[in-house]
Amino acid sequence: MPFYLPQGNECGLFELAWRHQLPLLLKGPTGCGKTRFVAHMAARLGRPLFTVSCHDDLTAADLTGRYLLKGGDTVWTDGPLTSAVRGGGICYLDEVVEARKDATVVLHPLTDDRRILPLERTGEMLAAPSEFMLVASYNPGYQNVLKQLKPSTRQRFVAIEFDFPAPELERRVVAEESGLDEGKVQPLILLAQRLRALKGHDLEEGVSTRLLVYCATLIQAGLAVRDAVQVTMVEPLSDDSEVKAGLEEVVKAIFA
Ligand SMILES: Nc1ncnc2c1ncn2[C@@H]1O[C@H](COP(=O)(O)OP(=O)(O)OP(=O)(O)O)[C@@H](O)[C@H]1O
Repeated sequence: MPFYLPQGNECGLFELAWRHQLPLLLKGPTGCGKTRFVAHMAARLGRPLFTVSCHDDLTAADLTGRYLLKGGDTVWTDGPLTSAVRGGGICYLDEVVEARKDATVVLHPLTDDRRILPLERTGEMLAAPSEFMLVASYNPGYQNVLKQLKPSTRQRFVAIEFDFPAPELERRVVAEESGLDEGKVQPLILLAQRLRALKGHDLEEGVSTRLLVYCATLIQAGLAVRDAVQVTMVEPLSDDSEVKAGLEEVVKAIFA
């Protein structure tokens, strides 16, 4: 089962939503553990997981399926959403705000008490079994006026807000994921906290738990701490030389 350290009561909430056939929306910054959480819960509940990374070209057919040419015949091929419905699995739509409107509209009859997936192209009307669950995530930080979930979509989900794990939890997560000793992880956590405090001033997003895991992995593999920090906690955050110089000052203050 994929390792997941809970931040609060999210595991219990997920299970409750699944048992009661309610769709779930996870809100939170990039790299804070949403995808890992869903993978962990799918394994825990023994359901197959179908993950879709949404983007602005994603159409309804990418979710439901399409006719494809196979050896001279046209054969219907289920998309990930249809596979999850047929197989009683969990369908996870990562960054759902990126998907086109026609793609999100497909979700409507599945995410209210009808729980059906109409497949116009095949003429089927699939009823979702009780084990099926739809989970979607998005990062409220990135949103602009054009990219917001419509109230008619968002009000179909039970929603949980995620954030980066509290420092002591994040230290355990990073140590567990990278194999680096918790004592050596500690200054990285402190640095992440200082860098996150710059969000909104100089930075669009604070450093993610994912980047902290990368940093600790490189240190554990033998890279010098300052080099590891530079390539994981400075360079990925900004291209602006002034902003990077500011980040490097924060690094120096901790790793003098
Ligand atoms: N609570 C946690 N338990 C275990 N690992 C975690 C936890 N939180 C974060 N991680 C680690 O952080 C990494 C990034 O998390 P994940 O991929 O789940 O982010 P995300 O929130 O889904 O990001 P995105 O929105 O960009 O897809 C994971 O691969 C894992 O190593």
